[in-house]
Amino acid sequence: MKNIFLIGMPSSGKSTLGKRIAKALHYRFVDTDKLIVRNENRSIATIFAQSGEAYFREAECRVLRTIRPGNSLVVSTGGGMPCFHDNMAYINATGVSVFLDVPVDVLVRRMVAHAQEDRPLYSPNDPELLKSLQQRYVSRLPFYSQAHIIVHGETSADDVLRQLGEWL
Ligand SMILES: Nc1ncnc2c1ncn2[C@@H]1O[C@H](COP(=O)(O)OP(=O)(O)O)[C@@H](O)[C@H]1O
Ligand SMILES: O=C(O)C1=C[C@@H](OP(=O)(O)O)[C@@H](O)[C@H](O)C1
Ligand SMILES: [Mg+2]
Repeated sequence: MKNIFLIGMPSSGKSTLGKRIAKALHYRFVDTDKLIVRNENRSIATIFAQSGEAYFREAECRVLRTIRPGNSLVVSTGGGMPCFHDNMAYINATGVSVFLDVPVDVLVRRMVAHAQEDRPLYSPNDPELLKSLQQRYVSRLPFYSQAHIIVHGETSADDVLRQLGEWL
């Protein structure tokens, strides 16, 4: 069965919904951020601080290519993954992609509510967080918009499962 890739901005719910979707479909679940942390044996924040973003993007690119097609996997990607190298092309060639298009103000609300999460590019204390996420959203939209399926709003796992129906 085809792999399913969840893509979208940080806090859009890729990791949270991915687990629920995998359970409902009896697929296995992987989170590319978790795979990188395991391979590197250090947190995402530490990777960024010690080795820089370009290194992290290389690690993301490598880890994506270890995911083989047709493996009945739900893959939660990191927010930036589709926007670097030719990752989006790889995702679309090897699975079904779902863009969780959650409004930016909702992303901010979630980031502030869950401030302890491991996201070095975003600080819940940043007074400009909304603006910086809006800018990032605009710059990433050309990549995210290539998804096979786009789900708008504060999405539940059931919303995604309904739209996935015809693709699986
Ligand atoms: N549909 C949702 N409704 C409410 N809160 C959510 C939802 N999806 C995710 N969250 C919360 O937002 C935070 C970020 O979600 P996460 O799944 O880690 O997003 P991502 O992997 O896209 O960055 C988590 O703390 C999670 O509990
Ligand atoms: O937006 C980004 O560039 C990033 C998002 C994070 O993943 P989530 O989208 O799961 O938070 C993580 O990969 C890293 O901090 C970089
Ligand atoms: Mg995540």
